[in-house]
Order: sequence, then structure tokens, then C-alpha cells
Amino acid sequence: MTSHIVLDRVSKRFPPAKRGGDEIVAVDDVSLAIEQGEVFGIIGYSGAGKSTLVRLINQLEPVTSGAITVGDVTISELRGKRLREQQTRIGMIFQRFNLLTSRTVAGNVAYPLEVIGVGRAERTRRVEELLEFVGLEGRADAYPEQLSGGQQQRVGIARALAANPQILLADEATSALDPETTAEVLDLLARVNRQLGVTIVVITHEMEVITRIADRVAVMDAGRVVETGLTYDVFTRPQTATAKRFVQTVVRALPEGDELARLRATHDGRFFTISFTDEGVSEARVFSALAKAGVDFNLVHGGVDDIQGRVYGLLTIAVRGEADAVARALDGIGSGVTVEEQR
Ligand SMILES: Nc1ncnc2c1ncn2[C@@H]1O[C@H](COP(=O)(O)OP(=O)(O)OP(=O)(O)O)[C@@H](O)[C@H]1O
Repeated sequence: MTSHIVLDRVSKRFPPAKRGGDEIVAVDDVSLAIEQGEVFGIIGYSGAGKSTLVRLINQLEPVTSGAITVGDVTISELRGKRLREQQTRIGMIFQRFNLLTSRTVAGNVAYPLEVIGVGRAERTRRVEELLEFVGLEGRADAYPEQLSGGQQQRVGIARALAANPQILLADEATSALDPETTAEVLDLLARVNRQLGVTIVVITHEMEVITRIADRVAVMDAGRVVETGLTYDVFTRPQTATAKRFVQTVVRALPEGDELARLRATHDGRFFTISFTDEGVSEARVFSALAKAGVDFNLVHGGVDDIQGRVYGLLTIAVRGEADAVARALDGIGSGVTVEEQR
């Protein structure tokens, strides 16, 4: 794969909010390479610098130091007309859609084409094609306020794609939508990525969005990128405390502390954690192997998650029985699982 967006030691500082106050370091010495054609997620606490980082990629904000390269162009060095030209190659969508309320759906989608001087006939053709792509054929003459949130975001996506960008930046693009509409918009973004080959950078506080569509993810904390990896790896084996906090909101973690004590107080037997990342293993296979071995057990914590369409199982079971029988039962689960006793 070739890198599409490269950040080399990029920092962004804002002047202090109050005179004599401290400068705000929104992005702090970040180096990052986003590959051609991938969906790249950025997660982190509020104020970690995610939005600022994304606004640096299309130079809505100039960098304070460092360089940003998009394709073979160092966008952070450009000014004026040449910068604006490059900016049209990067589409952006927002949480609040940011549509022009006085323009129709077609007028909104046509807007970026007018700005770059595309003629009327070509504009009409392109708008029609885009509305069909996002599933809004027949709504060209509607006004944004007549549309649902999901439909408005589809218009936002059509508008962002109008000038055939190679990159789409999505800043909390599904955060104002209900779960069902979110799923539809994510399906559309996946099509934008796969069918049009557009590289997508997604910022979100919704971890389900990341586990559904992001190939890789970066975790930000106080302006820095503290962890990067394949989404599956970061969500199954987070390395930093910040990543763990986010991952735990969607992926079942091991019981610890008070929770573990409470489970021990209410369940007899030895506790084992069975984890599997293998496609061939299922919760049912684990349970039937234990049942067949004739030991008495029950599930006390955990379950199976889906990350990027791959399984991740983390089951904590309480097992009662004679030591040999327990060992045989656990052996009987077979390959593809890791068994660890919680002592
Ligand atoms: N234009 C600006 N002027 C001054 N400070 C800013 C500006 N934009 C962002 N900041 C500050 O930079 C820091 C990072 O903000 P940013 O919005 O990038 O974080 P974020 O991770 O996207 O947070 P959120 O999820 O809340 O949007 C914050 O301290 C914020 O107050």
C-alpha cells in the first residue's frame, strides 16, 4: 500500500484564551501515515485534538510546525489558489450536516461544482449521478428541512463527493443520528470507500462506528497519538490506558476489582477465561465441549463481539469438579482458544 496522507511531526498551537494564559497545544508532534484506500478512525477524549488534526489535513487550519503531504503534494506549504485547488480534492462531512438551508438538495450538491467552475449541463448530470449513488433520486427539489437527519447526511456525502475527491473526512458524521440511520450511513460510507476507492478518515466518539468500518485506528490523548494499529488489534489487545477505556465500552473486557470480587462471592468453583480470535471457534463449541466432558460450569462474564466482521470471544466461566476432570474438559475445547485461570 502507498501512503495517501502523511503527517510529519505536526503540531498545532492556539493562542491562550486569556491574556497571560497558556498557549493551547491542540496537536502535539504527531506523525502518522494513512494509506491509500483505507478507512482510518481517530478516537480520544473530548479535547484530545481529533477535530483539529482532521482540519489540518485539509488545511482549514494551518499547521504551526511540521508538514502534511497528501498524495505527492505538501499541502501544508500551499497558499491561495493552489491550496484551494487541493482542498477541492478533499471532501468533508459534519455532525450537523452543514447544508445550505436556502438551497434545494440539488443546489447543495451542485454548490462545490459551481465554485470550481463546472458548466451547467455537466453539473446537472453529476448531481443526478450523485443523488442516485446516495439513494436520494427523486428528492432533488426538496429543501434540507424537509428531509430526515439520515437523508440530510446523504446530501452532505453527495456534496462532499461532488468534485471527485480522493479523500473524505468525517467529523462525528453519524453522532446526531439514531442507530438504524447510523448503520445506513455507514453502509453508504463503506460503498464510497470500496466502489470509489476514496480514503476515509473518521473521527467519532461512537466505538461501534470504528469497529464497523475502520480498518485502522489511532488513539489520541492530549494532542498526541498514543496508539495506532489495526482496529481488530487495538480493540482486542489495547496497549494504553486510554485505548483500554474506549475499547471497554464496546468490547467485553475481563472482570476485575469489585466486579471480580462480586462474581466470586456469587459463584462457586475456579474461574477460567477462555479467549478466541479464531474464526473456527464459537461460544457454542466451547460450551458443548465442556458439557461433553461432564464438568459443572457456568458463564459468569463476557461474550462474543464482532470487530470488523471478525469474532472476538472473551468468556469467563466458573468450573466445579475434580482437578483432573476440569483439566480434561478445558483440553477438550480444542485448538484456537487460549485458556487462563483467574486466580
Ligand atoms: N480555533 C481554536 N481556537 C482556540 N482553541 C482551539 C480551537 N480549536 C480547538 N481548540 C482547542 O484545542 C483543543 C483540541 O480541540 P479539538 O476540538 O481538536 O478536540 P477534539 O478531540 O476534537 O474534541 P471534541 O471531541 O470535543 O470535538 C481543545 O483544548 C480546544 O479547546
